Amino acid sequence: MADKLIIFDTTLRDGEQSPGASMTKDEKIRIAKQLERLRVDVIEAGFAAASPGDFESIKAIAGIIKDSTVCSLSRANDRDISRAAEALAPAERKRIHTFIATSPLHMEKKLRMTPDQVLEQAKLAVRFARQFTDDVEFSPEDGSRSDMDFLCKVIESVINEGARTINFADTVGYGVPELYGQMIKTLRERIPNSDKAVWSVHCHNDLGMAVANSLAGVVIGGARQVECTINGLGERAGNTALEEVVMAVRTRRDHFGLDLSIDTAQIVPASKLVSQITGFAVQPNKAVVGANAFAHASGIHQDGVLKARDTYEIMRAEDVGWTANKIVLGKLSGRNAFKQRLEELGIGLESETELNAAFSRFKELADRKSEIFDEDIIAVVADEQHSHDNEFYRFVSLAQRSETGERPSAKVVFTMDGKELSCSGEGNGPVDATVNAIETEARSGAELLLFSVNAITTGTQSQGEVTMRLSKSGRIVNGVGADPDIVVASAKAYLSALNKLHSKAERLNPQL
Ligand SMILES: CC(=O)SCCNC(=O)CCNC(=O)[C@H](O)C(C)(C)COP(=O)(O)OP(=O)(O)OC[C@H]1O[C@@H](n2cnc3c(N)ncnc32)[C@H](O)[C@@H]1OP(=O)(O)O
Ligand SMILES: CC(C)C(=O)C(=O)O
Repeated sequence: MADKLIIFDTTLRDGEQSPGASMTKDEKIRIAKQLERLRVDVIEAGFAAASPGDFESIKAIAGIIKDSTVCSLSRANDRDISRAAEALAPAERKRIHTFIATSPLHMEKKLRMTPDQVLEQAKLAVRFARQFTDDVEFSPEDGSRSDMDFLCKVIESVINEGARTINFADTVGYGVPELYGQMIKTLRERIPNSDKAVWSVHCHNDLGMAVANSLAGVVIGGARQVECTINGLGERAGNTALEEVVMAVRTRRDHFGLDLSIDTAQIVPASKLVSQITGFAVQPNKAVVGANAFAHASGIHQDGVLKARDTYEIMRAEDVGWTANKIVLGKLSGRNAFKQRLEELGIGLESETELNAAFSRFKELADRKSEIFDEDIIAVVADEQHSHDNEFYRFVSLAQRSETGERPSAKVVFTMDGKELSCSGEGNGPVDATVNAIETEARSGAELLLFSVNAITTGTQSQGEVTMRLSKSGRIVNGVGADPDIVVASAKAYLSALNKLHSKAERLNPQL
């Protein structure tokens, strides 16, 4: 029987470390449920000691997820580890992941600790974590820039203390495939108890080599766990993309010879959900999940694909969750067809009430747009869920006027803490006027860092999906809104970002 490759997803932890990708508890739960449908082995749900909000998200996920192990990251100290253990208490399968930096640079400049102190703290942390679970993972942070003799000492010691997974971190994306893979191989050969732990890779994409490094860690180094994120989301340039590793291992089983428990048909729904929630659009030419990943534009390729699909396709679009529109949804469709499409897209709604609300919004949209695509449905459901998640600000209506030579103006009606407000503003363009109008009442003082508009499908009928990234007092949030009218989508996105700032401030300071 082939070895198994463990897929450890850290979208909810390292993915959330992307500036602007912070997620609410409800959003994290939705993603965790999709990761469970995808059948990832381990879900790193967050960093319990980071904030009361992160703690609550992990606790909720630990209570809901049954088929995947739920994990929390923690520094190598008792306080963080106790918080992780407390948050993970409801989980059927839990893992505590503790880490400490081992590179000379990090030890001296950041931790201000001697190597002996780091070694001692790593041992104590693993020993302490083992009181709460047998499943303890240890990461030497910045491992790829660490001294090999020192790494051998630390890793041998933490395995003796009971660490069952050793995650060799390329924290700053400094590794190159052959060298990174060789480092793991050498460590495994030199450390006498190395076979008592599963070896894992955790790579960052600063030089665009996260996937290549991870796979080299597997093939050359013998690692059997890959840490990765949906769409490669993550700190700075991101992490290893889950979909790329999974499809490489599946498609080239002849080379890797490894089994995976992943249900690949759930990859595209997961990608779309994460993109929709975080507001990080997927580039069209992205492997596996990009809109063009299975599109053929040139005659010779189209001819080849029509004659034999595998002339230009090394995997089947359906196998990764791209759906061919068999039932075309539109204004004449009924609830059953809508519900079935939701199921095909892996969207689970909690109740009949939620389904009915989403269906009404779908019908409203279908009246304005003749054909409804999967992306429209995802946006409709997300919009519905956002409006229930955080209702401090809620969009009601908008009227705007713009004419060549005139300064655009907008009148926006929205609710703030349940009270309906009507406000007007002017601006350089209709979106600027809309934001200025909202700010006359909201007075958030937030700074707009990013405004982006994506057509959800093709054609001028398409819904526009707007992302607004706001910053206030060091906090950065993304708001997303969708509507066939991009000015309305912008108003919704702006209010959704204000909601996130509001709920984040409330989480950090509940008396607000
Ligand atoms: C490579 C990675 O991805 S690591 C994970 C990154 N994720 C995060 O940082 C999660 C979000 N972080 C947070 O919310 C906060 O930084 C907290 C709650 C973790 C800590 O907050 P604070 O106590 O205010 O400390 P602050 O962030 O300012 O500094 C980090 C401290 O932890 C220490 N530290 C850093 N890593 C570790 C570690 N692995 N083990 C023990 N201590 C550590 C630093 O040396 C520093 O200590 P100092 O205060 O004595 O100088
Ligand atoms: C905590 C560790 C695994 C990490 O995220 C990193 O080193 O990048």
